[in-house]
Amino acid sequence: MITQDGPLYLGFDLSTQQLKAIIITSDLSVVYEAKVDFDADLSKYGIKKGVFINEAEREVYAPVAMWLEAVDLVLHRLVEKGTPFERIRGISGAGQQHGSVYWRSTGEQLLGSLKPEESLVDQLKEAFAHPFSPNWQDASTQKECDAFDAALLSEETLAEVTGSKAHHRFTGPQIMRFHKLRPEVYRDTSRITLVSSFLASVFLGRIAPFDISDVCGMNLWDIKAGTWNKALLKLAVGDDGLESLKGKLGTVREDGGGSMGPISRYFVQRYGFSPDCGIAPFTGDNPASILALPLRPLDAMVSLGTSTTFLMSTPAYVPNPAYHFFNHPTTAGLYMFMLCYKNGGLARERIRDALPKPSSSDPWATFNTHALTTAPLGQSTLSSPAKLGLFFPLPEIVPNVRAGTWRYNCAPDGSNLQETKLRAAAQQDTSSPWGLIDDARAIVESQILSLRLRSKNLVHSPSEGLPPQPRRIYLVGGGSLNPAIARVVGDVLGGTEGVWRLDVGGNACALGGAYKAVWAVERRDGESFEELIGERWRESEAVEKIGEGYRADVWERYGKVLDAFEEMEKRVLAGEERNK
Ligand SMILES: Nc1ncnc2c1ncn2[C@@H]1O[C@H](COP(=O)(O)OP(=O)(O)O)[C@@H](O)[C@H]1O
Ligand SMILES: O=C(CO)[C@@H](O)[C@H](O)COP(=O)(O)O
Repeated sequence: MITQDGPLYLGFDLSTQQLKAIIITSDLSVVYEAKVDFDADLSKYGIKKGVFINEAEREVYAPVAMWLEAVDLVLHRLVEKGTPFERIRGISGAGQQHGSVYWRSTGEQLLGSLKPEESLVDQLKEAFAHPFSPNWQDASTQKECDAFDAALLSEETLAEVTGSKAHHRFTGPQIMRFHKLRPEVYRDTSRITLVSSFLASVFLGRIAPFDISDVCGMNLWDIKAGTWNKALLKLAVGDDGLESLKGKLGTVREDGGGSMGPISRYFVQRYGFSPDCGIAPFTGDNPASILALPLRPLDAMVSLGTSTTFLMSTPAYVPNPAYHFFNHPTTAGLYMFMLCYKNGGLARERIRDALPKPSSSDPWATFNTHALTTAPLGQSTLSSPAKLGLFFPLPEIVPNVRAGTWRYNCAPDGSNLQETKLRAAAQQDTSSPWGLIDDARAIVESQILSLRLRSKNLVHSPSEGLPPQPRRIYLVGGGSLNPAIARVVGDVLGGTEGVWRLDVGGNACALGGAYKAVWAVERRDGESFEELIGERWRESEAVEKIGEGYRADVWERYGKVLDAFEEMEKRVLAGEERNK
């Protein structure tokens, strides 16, 4: 039931394909939601799945004007739902990570003098030095990444300092390429924002500082020192010099809560927001996801969307080139651990579509039957060979390899790893142990084995006598609706308290943004996000247990082939042209 009074909080998620908005009460009940789907609602921009792709250069980018139009449209949709904007006391939100927006000096002036009778997109036409923002799927910056890794002598050192080795999509290498290709446009740029601080700026009516967590997705911020890394800033813009880039980047706000200032008058006059509504720092979409529930250390979140991400909150800072560390978005002294894969839902769909069409209306029925009836690792008996595969229809980030499919097998103890091929149904090729139906379980196992391999040093034993593993595993995103995937996640990754699904599924980032706004405004002196949200969160309404999680026998079987899985990746990597 929608309450008639009391404060409300608004959370946004500006992701690749959509802008979502969610409004909640102080006690965390969701009362209004609206979204704009870029392909469905704003196809006039000519984008597909929210972006433009220039295959020749491996560039992926989105029009900034489309995002501005989406802001007015999503608010208009909330108006149509009767949203009482005057009750909203705080706004926060999430943006897809790494993307950068290039503002002209006129941009800030225009932001501060918007007329309520005209749209954002019409009034901010002259605000940007560049009309596009690079998207996280962009892979055009291999040369720049090599320079970033070399600048601090190794990818290990870069990961130690910035939380990650160099990645194509990270903002530092992107700025370096931008500066090289468009030096005039760089000089015409007065400020650079991330997508999160871009959206916050629009609501604030002036350029917002970077958020303490999202800034870690740039390969420019020294996490331990809490400052920009000068050598990396200099590398990114060469002759234009350190000070030029420092000025364009501006400051980083250490406090993830509080208010950066009141909402811009544009929104007060156009939509009826209260002039006292505060704008809290916005963060990246992955940091916002871990705020969608009071995630404890040792709990893990797996987002099964277009991409797959694996997230944990941890007090330990143990960076490594194989993964990412970010500052926690709300809590000093905590960090967010992240793995991010390009091949998630799409790769699973490819395998699904190669199988016979199911007779039921559930497109996943055949896939799920095979994933559940195939034995772990495709072993017909405990002594038969284990099947291990890599299924990457897109070039992958983890590991950094070209598109391709590779199938291997090894002995149950992980020894004797050998490449194998798919047995063609038509040919009676009995030399290969792999059939097409083995792929259904194998692809999910492969995706989750990669998570287990890379998170193994971050987990410890949840209680005496149990091996190191996560306590609870929370699934979010489209794939979390699939019971077969949930089962395999538990089999491979464990989870002593089981596998759970977050009821808001695809809205986790926007919800995390809304929770952040509640905490930002209502926190008592020194009260942490975990304390405030932990007290108000009602587990039974928010999450559902969908799988058993840890079962010792099957979990150990996967443990025995973990080294072989790693070796398979190494062999595939060694075959990459650049590594020969
Ligand atoms: N029942 C299901 N089983 C497995 N995958 C599913 C199911 N329903 C949706 N998906 C997958 O979810 C993905 C989209 O998830 P979503 O979280 O909406 O993506 P995004 O990251 O774009 O926000 C698609 O790749 C789709 O294949
Ligand atoms: O690049 C990363 C994380 O490093 C991605 O997780 C993006 O942040 C995803 O954005 P959406 O697909 O949700 O828009």
